[in-house]
Amino acid sequence: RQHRWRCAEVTFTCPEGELSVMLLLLLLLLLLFTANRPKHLLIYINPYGGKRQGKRIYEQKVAPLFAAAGVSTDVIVTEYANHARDHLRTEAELKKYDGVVCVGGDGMFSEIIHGLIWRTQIDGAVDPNCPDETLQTCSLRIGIIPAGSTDCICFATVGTNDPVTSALHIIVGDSQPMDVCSVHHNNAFLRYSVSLLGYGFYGDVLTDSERKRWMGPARYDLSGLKMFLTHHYYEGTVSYLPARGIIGTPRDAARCRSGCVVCQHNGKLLTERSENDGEWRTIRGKFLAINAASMSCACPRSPKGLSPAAHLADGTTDLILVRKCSRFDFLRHLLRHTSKDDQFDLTFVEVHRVRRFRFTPRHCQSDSDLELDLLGNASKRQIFSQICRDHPACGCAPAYSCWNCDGEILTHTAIDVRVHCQLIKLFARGIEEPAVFEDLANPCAI
Ligand SMILES: CCCCCCCCCCCCC/C=C/[C@@H](O)[C@H](COP(=O)(O)O)NC(=O)CCCCCCCCCCCCCCC
Ligand SMILES: Nc1ncnc2c1ncn2[C@@H]1O[C@H](COP(=O)(O)OP(=O)(O)O)[C@@H](O)[C@H]1O
Ligand SMILES: [Ca+2]
Repeated sequence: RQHRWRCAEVTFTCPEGELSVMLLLLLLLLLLFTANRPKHLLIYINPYGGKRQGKRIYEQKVAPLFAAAGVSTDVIVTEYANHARDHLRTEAELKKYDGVVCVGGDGMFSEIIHGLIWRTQIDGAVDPNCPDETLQTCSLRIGIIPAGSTDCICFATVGTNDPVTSALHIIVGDSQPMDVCSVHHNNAFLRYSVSLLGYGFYGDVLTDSERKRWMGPARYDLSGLKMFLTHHYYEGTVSYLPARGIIGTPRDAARCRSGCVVCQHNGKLLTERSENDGEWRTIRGKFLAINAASMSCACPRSPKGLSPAAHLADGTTDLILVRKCSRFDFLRHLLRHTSKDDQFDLTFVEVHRVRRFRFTPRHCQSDSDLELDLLGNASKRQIFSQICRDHPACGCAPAYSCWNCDGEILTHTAIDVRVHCQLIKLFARGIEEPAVFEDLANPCAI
């Protein structure tokens, strides 16, 4: 039910001893040679993620399943932030393993991909600082045991946040490719993102919530309410390269599901064609939020997610622009994330499926703009917003927000984002259609 998996024992009886031995051998051979099951895993546990239950969840719910399935493990409980990332980058003997597993939230998953992707590029002599390089795909699959606050990457790839379900997907050796966005600033690498890149509302929610980490997952609701009431907007320029020739749009009724044909088709297409095909488009404006969702970003707070029709592995990201509007209208938009109504069907919201995009905030738009400022031609508003950034007590709106990159704060505001199609693989199979479950639950149907 609801995508949750459980262990069950099945006992076969066989009247002939010899036949039973042959059946057993056949089963063992099938498991060994046809299923791509991991035998040796490297596991990182964040003991401080979510409700600080990572270690307990792993020991009580996951370790017994790995032991029963004959999967051997090397377990590292992290001692500081970026411990897992740095260990993967330099020390870990990756050849020994069939996969890497993280126990924690989206932040912990982010550490793992940063370690693995970086290591793969360095080993393959690819320069990660160059935004135009074609990155090498990572061969090790990644598993997520959810023990964080939002756990949207687990939810959007498995359909539920349940440690036992995730452990079983790892054991049976499922494989789900996934897109990764690289984020650069002036030809310097900043971060990778797989779920949400959000400027404005989600950036501000994250900054505010980090000060309330002691509250656990509820910090996001409180900071969400606070930033909703604060209602800041930000000026800037977004330019993007629309995804051309692919199938699927952000307004489709169809969803990315297990064995998704859209991901298969677009993945094949993008490996054959130059991604720079097409013309850049530019939009200037005042925005409450600029969000790029590379996957639906479904999570328990919003089961359909930020961009319900986004795909896990189609080589694109959905760029959602929410322009300045009234608080009431913004609330209508937010509330639609929790209902069947279309959150994009509002005059102040637009959504584009893109391969690449750039953002420049208003105050660092170009050198000529700056020169104008210095010459004293800048409007009073510009001068005041400059002053007020340094004097938050006056309560006027700040000029800059920050980017929320899979739940980590980015220090740069001007960024260049590019989607790398199917760069990593997860121990998951995407969300399965409910009809499949009903059939399997009913032996007569089979
Ligand atoms: C009024 C209700 C509105 C509900 C709107 C919900 C939209 C939720 C979309 C969530 C997208 C989440 C994308 C995932 C981000 C994560 O990578 C990332 C890190 O996760 P981790 O902590 O596990 O490491 N998580 C986050 O950045 C958290 C984002 C959470 C945003 C919550 C926003 C709540 C908004 C509440 C507004 C309340 C208005 C009420 C007015 C009466
Ligand atoms: N041992 C540790 N001590 C402190 N911070 C850690 C540790 N291990 C990982 N982190 C950091 O904790 C942050 C939150 O981790 P995450 O697992 O995503 O939990 P949550 O979902 O609650 O945010 C991440 O930025 C990660 O880098
Ligand atoms: Ca995608």
